[in-house]
Amino acid sequence: MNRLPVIDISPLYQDTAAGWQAVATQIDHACREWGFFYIKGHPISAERIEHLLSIAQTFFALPDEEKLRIDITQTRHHRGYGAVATEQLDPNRPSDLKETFDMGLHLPDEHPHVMAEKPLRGPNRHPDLPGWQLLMETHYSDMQALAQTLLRAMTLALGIDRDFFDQRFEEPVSVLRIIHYPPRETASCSEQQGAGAHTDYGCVTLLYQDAAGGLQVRNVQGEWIDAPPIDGTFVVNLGDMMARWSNDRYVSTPHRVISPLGVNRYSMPFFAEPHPDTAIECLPGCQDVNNPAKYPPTTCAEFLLSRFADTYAYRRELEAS
Ligand SMILES: O=C(O)CCC(=O)C(=O)O
Ligand SMILES: [Fe+2]
Repeated sequence: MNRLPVIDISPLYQDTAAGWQAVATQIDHACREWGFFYIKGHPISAERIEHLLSIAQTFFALPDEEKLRIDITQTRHHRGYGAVATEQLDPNRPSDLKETFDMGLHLPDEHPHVMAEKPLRGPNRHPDLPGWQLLMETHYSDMQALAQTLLRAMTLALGIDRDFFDQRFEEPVSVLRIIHYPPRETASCSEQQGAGAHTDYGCVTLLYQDAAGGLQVRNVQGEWIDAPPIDGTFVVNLGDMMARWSNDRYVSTPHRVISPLGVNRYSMPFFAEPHPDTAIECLPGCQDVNNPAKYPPTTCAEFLLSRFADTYAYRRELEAS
């Protein structure tokens, strides 16, 4: 059990019942065994990825004072630039050696949710780079659509209504993130990690990683195995909300990133999360008398905010203020 499955999802774009069922069965198996798999045959083009990578390199190469004009720690709704060491994913390790850009669904200041200061709602904060905003906003919607196609396939496996997730993912709090991992100083500096061991908080994460490598996933024996880059794929993994929703039928698996040596690494996770008011409680088909619900019900926003406070010192201060 040391290689993550690679699933060809192109049948989901051909729309035959047999094709959907075949993909759903493979996804179900991967979600139970691993909580991690690769997808190929998705509609995001290689040109799009190239364009994103090149503009990301331009952005992260800007002077700090330029990037800090959209400092994420100066927002309540978690948008913009996070400098190195803003995050500490593993509380037993030093802060992560990475810098980030985060965006979500853009809601203008006049939107009722923003006026009411609903958590995680607000406008995006983009850097002032030609072409950036249109590219990122387009990519955000395309990744949201891809995530919802995968979730629709999961409904077949979970035995719930086909539109169960679609209804709950209207005005989602999904996050598109771009990450730059600078190289670590020496080969022996093993304490320092790009991203400390963690599970993701949300429902499903779709990750593009460049060719540098360094992503590792913990298998059921507790060993760290490499999840190497595979051209043309996304790595898909489940987060804690999906584990709760499915009563642990689907697993939210720990993973980490070893800082690259001698090269920079860029990755782009898309964290698909539902509408903030969505109830996260055991799905109907995932409990019975022998297997009662393990987790108390919560909401998407309540759950995400509590996990953010674990990861970010600045969010703990925000919640306390
Ligand atoms: O950069 C990566 O490969 C993984 C990042 C990650 O796990 C995360 O941001 O949650
Ligand atoms: Fe992660």
